[in-house]
Amino acid sequence: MYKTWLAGRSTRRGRRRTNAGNDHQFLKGNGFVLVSAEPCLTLQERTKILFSDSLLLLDYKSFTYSYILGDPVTKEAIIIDPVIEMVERDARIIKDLGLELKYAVNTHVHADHVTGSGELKKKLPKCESMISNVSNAKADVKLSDGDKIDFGSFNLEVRSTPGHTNGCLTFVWHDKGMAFTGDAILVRGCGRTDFQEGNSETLYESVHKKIFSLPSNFRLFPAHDYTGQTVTTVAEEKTLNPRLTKSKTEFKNIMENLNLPYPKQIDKALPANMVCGLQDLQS
Ligand SMILES: N[C@@H](CCC(=O)N[C@@H](CSS)C(=O)NCC(=O)O)C(=O)O
Repeated sequence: MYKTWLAGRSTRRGRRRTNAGNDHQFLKGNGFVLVSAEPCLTLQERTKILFSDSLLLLDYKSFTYSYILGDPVTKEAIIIDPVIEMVERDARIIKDLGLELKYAVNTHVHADHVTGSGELKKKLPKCESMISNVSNAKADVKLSDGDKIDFGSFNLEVRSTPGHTNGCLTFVWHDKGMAFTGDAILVRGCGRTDFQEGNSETLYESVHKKIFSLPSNFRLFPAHDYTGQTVTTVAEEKTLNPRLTKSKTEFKNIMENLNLPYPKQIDKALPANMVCGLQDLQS
């Protein structure tokens, strides 16, 4: 069990205002730590966390969560959904932990930030980028439903979970009872369906068939959260998700009326992510 303190002033409700100016709930335990608390973590603590399950990293700008997963014996590691602005930090953490990055894996073509895959490949040349074959994006490895992503003695099962985009993938780590859901399901929410190839009925089917069919104690780790939450479970979302517990018709209606503004970085992010952030690596 680890205590994590977000840098900055505490407030009366157990929340702290971080130096980045964002208000996060502060989090204790379960091996997961927001690396917005990075200065508060020793390398030894980070190593224990990583090798007991995985290391969660936050991008302050787009509120994207990236995850490093590693094998303590072989030191092979992967990162899920890296963000370009955070590549210096991520590469340093990987190096400090003595890891060899095998894959930079993208859950989908993100619209709100540019992936860090290309920049990580420059810094760590053994690393290969991954994305769904359905996305039509460029990457070293194209993933399909049922594929396995191997690192050390572990592997993730690739599940196709379209709806937010056609190429959305969820990665299931059966050994640890964890799934990385990208934007298919968020904590008490889900990815929007009003642009790219968004389709609310498809998303509803994906979540119910491919995520809610996992054992109820499986922990779910989303690509984003805008309220400081980090993790949920299949059981929690099956009973408490305000959108996905409804009928498909009600869900469609909810999704049609979210009225969210477009992500600020969409015009830059979409073309860059269609080449997996590899634009500067093309010869
Ligand atoms: N304000 C943010 C974008 C917020 C947003 O639209 N998030 C997406 C996932 S990233 S495309 C989403 O699906 N949100 C669902 C929700 O219910 O919030 C920005 O400008 O980047």
